Amino acid sequence: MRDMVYKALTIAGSDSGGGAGIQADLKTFHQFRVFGMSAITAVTAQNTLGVQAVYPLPLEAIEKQIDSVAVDLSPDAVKTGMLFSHEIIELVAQKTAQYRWTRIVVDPVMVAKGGAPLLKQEAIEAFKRHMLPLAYVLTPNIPEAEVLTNMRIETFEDRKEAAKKLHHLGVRYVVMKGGHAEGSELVDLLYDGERFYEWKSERIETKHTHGTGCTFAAAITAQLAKGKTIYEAIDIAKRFIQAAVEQALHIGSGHGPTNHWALYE
Ligand SMILES: Nc1ncnc2c1ncn2[C@@H]1O[C@H](COP(=O)(O)OP(=O)(O)OP(=O)(O)O)[C@@H](O)[C@H]1O
Ligand SMILES: Cc1ncc(CO)c(N)n1
Repeated sequence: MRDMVYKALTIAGSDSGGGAGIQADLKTFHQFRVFGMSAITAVTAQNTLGVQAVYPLPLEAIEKQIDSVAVDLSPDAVKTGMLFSHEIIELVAQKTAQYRWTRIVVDPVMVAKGGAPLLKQEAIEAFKRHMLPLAYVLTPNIPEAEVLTNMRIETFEDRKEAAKKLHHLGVRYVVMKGGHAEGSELVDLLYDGERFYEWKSERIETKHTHGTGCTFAAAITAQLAKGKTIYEAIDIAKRFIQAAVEQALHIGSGHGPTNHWALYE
């Protein structure tokens, strides 16, 4: 008998440099033997040096991609990345309700590592209103959690308080990533509405971290598509991102991508 085929859809921006966005998501899905599908929200001209240009797609083009995938290929899990404008956010929220997607991982992408905006300032309120209540999993880094909660996050206790706030705003599972904190130990935190769980790892000293957030959230999405629990999904995603950063490819002359094939070479 054939093995079951699991399918995941990413709704995100294209990174021509291949390290983040749609490209990171599809490479990660594939690495976990999950069939990857995509709806592109915006095309970026991007490399390891930064984002040179952003071209959002017409709403109709985004809608048609989502409809084509949804009506025929029913994804087992969905991930969202760069959503860019309030119009795109409203469309994605409406489609999520229409197709009754429940296993949805929302990565609140706001700025690229070099500082280029990937979500317009005017779209933040729409993101909070529409995306947070839909999120089965939300994967903010610390600066994104600050914007979404309107609070400063300095201590570990602040991170916990922000996670609770995000849960109150409608998120089922809050995964607060620790990449932007100080210190040689890196802690990713999960809040499930009752308890906190921690995943600790050694911080790797490297500039090659382009796309870590996308890759980590895509690994969680792939595991959810396979029917894993959030706790199992984070276990695997954490091991995956650690290996991908540790064995980075050293390509390009700026912040290079992680190695999506590191774990299963
Ligand atoms: N230097 C590092 N060493 C080991 N793991 C890392 C490192 N940097 C990030 N990670 C891991 O990568 C994942 C993403 O974390 P981070 O907080 O950097 O996300 P991000 O800022 O959203 O990424 P991006 O820049 O792609 O948006 C987390 O699981 C984090 O622990
Ligand atoms: C298209 C795209 N999505 C997300 C990120 C965040 O890493 C990026 N740099 N580019």
